[in-house]
Amino acid sequence: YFDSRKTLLDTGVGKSSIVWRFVEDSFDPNINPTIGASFMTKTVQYQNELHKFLIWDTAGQERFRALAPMYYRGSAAAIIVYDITKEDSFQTLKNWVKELRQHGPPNIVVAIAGNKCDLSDAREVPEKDAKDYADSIHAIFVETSAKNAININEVFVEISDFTIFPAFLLTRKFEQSWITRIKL
Ligand SMILES: Nc1nc2c(ncn2[C@@H]2O[C@H](COP(=O)(O)OP(=O)(O)OP(=O)(O)O)[C@@H](O)[C@H]2O)c(=O)[nH]1
Repeated sequence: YFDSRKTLLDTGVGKSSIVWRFVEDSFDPNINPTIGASFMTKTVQYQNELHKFLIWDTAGQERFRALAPMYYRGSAAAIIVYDITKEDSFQTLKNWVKELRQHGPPNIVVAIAGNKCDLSDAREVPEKDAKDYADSIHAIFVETSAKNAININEVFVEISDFTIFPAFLLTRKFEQSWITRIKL
């Protein structure tokens, strides 16, 4: 039921750049498209806890779409990224939300990131439309810029706010989660 020309997580919307900004605090304008998926971790202090994020950065290209369930299965949260300068990428995002609702873990936390907000002159997706949509599906919503480091850490903090599960689950069920939480 996906538009066959589109990817679930559109290519080029800035997924890898968001992860790279979060993990390494840097930005590469010439970053390559992701092949398959890449995995990164980052541990951050959250209140009196350490949160270790295990992040699968999935490829947006159509040919890798079938791999996606391997990565979201067992995940505590998913960040679905669109490009505020590309209306198409916002429509694709809605397909992703449907897919996650139907096939993802029942309690997965969904965050929507409208990336490239530094390019507001070329904006095609009004912030209010995206926010209203996110509210309607009870998702976290932020506009981000991996380039200018806007709201990147905030997305992950908000995910921490929403993902609360006991530490004992950590090494068992959530071994492959995007996010795990460790008590200090
Ligand atoms: N202006 C601007 N450009 C960005 C931003 N984030 C990413 N880009 C650029 O957009 C292009 C695609 O970025 P990627 O991070 O590779 O996008 P992706 O969604 O991971 O792409 P795939 O791996 O192919 O799915 C690159 O040229 C980035 O430099 C941003 O916040 N602002």
